[in-house]
Amino acid sequence: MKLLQGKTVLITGGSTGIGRAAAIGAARHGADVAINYVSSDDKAHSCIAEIEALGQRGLAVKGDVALPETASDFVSRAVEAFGRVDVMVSNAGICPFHSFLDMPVETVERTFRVNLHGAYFMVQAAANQMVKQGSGGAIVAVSSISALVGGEFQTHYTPTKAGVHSLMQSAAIALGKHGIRCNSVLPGTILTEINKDDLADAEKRRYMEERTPLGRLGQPEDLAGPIVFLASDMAAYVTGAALLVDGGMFVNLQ
Ligand SMILES: NC(=O)C1=CN([C@@H]2O[C@H](COP(=O)(O)OP(=O)(O)OC[C@H]3O[C@@H](n4cnc5c(N)ncnc54)[C@H](OP(=O)(O)O)[C@@H]3O)[C@@H](O)[C@H]2O)C=CC1
Ligand SMILES: C[C@H](O)[C@@H]1OC(=O)[C@H](O)[C@@H]1O
Repeated sequence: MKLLQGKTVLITGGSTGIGRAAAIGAARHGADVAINYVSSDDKAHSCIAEIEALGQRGLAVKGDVALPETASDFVSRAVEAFGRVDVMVSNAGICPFHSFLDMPVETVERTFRVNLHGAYFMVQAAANQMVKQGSGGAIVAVSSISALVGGEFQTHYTPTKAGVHSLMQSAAIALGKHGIRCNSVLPGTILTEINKDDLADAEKRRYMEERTPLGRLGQPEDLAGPIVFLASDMAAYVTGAALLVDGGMFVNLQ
């Protein structure tokens, strides 16, 4: 069964990793897909080629989500191409690992702007378009297990993921009357570009794997199903929810 047949799905950070897997997953489920990205032109275009090979329409729009105008540009380019917005997946993010006591101000500010301000403006722009259309919609934000637990080298990052989780809760309240559902997914450790260097440390990688009851770290494709589900009418009565997608890592105390 195709869960997103005839829908238009917008995904930020769709060139690689979780966003790319979600974009391909949405296309497999019958959606036309617009992706935003900031630097990887080749990867963005190859994602669009995969979407088109699945028989769906694809659009890549370059822009830095830290800038509010990127959000209005992304939404209006998608509407120009596909006519409407049914789903927004706010996914773009960065995590430049760094110790706390000597954290550079610009690393903190950039991480906040990309991960939290970026999500805020994208969600707001998509919601305004959905309200204008008058037929509801679904917003899925990619938060993290890090919304719930800390990280020694992530003191600038974990607050942004808690913020995204909180944004979905408040947006669910603000947008429920318009039939717009807002939920978040909380991935555990997923093997992508964002943590390639961090997990190059074999000991750290083994430790993370051992903490995971399912016995392996996640692949980007592990997020595609949960994101498609929350975006679809199968989740018609789900809003303000947060779904851990972590192989059980969070509940594994001892
Ligand atoms: N991997 C993991 O273990 C986990 C990841 N997450 C979250 O998942 C999301 C996706 O990360 P993941 O797939 O792992 O990482 P990747 O590095 O593979 O993907 C990041 C994506 O975000 C885009 N991006 C980065 N900065 C910007 C920006 N300023 N404006 C627009 N797009 C931008 C990148 O575009 P480009 O390629 O053009 O640079 C890329 O498409 C992030 O929000 C991350 O916090 C949450 C929990 C765990
Ligand atoms: C980048 C990290 O490896 C990854 O991102 C998160 O949100 C979690 O902390 C993961 O471990």
